[in-house]
Amino acid sequence: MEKKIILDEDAMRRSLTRMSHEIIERNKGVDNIVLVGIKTRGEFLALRMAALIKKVEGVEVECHAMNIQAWRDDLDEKYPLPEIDFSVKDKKVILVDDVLFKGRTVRAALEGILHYGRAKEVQLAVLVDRGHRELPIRADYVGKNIPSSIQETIRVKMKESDGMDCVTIERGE
Ligand SMILES: O=P(O)(O)OC[C@H]1O[C@H](OP(=O)(O)OP(=O)(O)O)[C@H](O)[C@@H]1O
Ligand SMILES: O=c1cc[nH]c(=O)[nH]1
Repeated sequence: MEKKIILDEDAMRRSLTRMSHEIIERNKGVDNIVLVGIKTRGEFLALRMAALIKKVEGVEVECHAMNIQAWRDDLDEKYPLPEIDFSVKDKKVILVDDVLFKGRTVRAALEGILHYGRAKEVQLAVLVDRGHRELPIRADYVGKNIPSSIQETIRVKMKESDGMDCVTIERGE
């Protein structure tokens, strides 16, 4: 198997720092913003961006995690609706995920977010955009664009779940 590191720990930190600054700049601050991380690694990325935003703006941004399995259109198994444990009514939601690929996960997250209230706006932040969309979905904030072939796999590892921070691209057996 061929494996290449695309982002190491330092590069990942720099990408997240830049994205956090872009969020602040585009929204002219972070008033009314709520970060919503798509489980599993989107949750950790959202928490890290909230910490980076706090360093710059000095305020705690609201940050939540969302399990989107119930709204996926590509699973045979039916998942129960998760507990709706926060509201996005009239908020600017920033959805956060690790990899944007076909766009099915984000579509499910957009369907799910409707259950959390009527957001004023939804933006999307992803650590990696690898292309190959099957739906008209694009990210507002991208850590790194990684042109990939459909046979390749992007693996995001994070200290919180995997003991280390890195993004790799793998090809073959
Ligand atoms: O744009 P898409 O084609 O939907 O792919 C992107 C999703 O795929 C991965 O999740 P995966 O379903 O592998 O689960 P994981 O988050 O538990 O790794 C990744 O974390 C994204 O959420
Ligand atoms: O390569 C891929 C495709 C979808 N999700 C990932 O995490 N990696």
